[in-house]
Amino acid sequence: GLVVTQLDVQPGECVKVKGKIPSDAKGFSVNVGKDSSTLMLHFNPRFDCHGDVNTVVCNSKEDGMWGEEDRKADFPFQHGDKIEICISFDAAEVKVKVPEVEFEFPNRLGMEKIQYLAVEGDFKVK
Ligand SMILES: C=CCO[C@@H]1O[C@H](CO)[C@@H](O[C@@H]2O[C@H](CO)[C@H](O)[C@H](OCc3cn(Cc4cccc(/C=C/CN=C(N)N)c4)nn3)[C@H]2O)[C@H](O)[C@H]1NC(C)=O
Repeated sequence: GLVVTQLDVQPGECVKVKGKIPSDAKGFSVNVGKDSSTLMLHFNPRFDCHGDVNTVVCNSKEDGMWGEEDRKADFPFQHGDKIEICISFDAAEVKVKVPEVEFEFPNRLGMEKIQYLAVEGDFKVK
């Protein structure tokens, strides 16, 4: 999927990805951080994959190692949705705004800028 490098998103700024969720989507992820091995946030809505159904799984990755997963209560996604995903952060947390719901996740790595964004799986970036 889409990979963007050389970004320089500062605290308080937001990076926005618009796209469509295919009608047969099993899952997708939006990853932000330094690079593919060092992620501030792996935001992974799962419709039906890895044994999860309609569950948003969030995690961080440090030097290629996954952290502790954080499974969210809300699942505001449906097949066929056209959505905007807005990601912003500060020293304490990362915020993911999607229609109707804002998810929060701790800034575990204390990252001070987002240089990398990658979208994977069943999300058609517009
Ligand atoms: C219970 C058994 C042990 O516990 C499980 O252990 C697994 C392995 O660690 C974790 O899973 C891992 O969790 C990680 C976060 O923590 C990442 O998400 C990782 O995926 C990385 C990854 C991303 N990508 C690209 C991608 C991303 C999204 C969709 C697709 C494909 C679309 C599918 N569309 C189809 N097929 N049409 C592809 N590939 N790999 C996932 O493997 C499970 O959560 C965890 N489950 C629980 C309940 O604890």
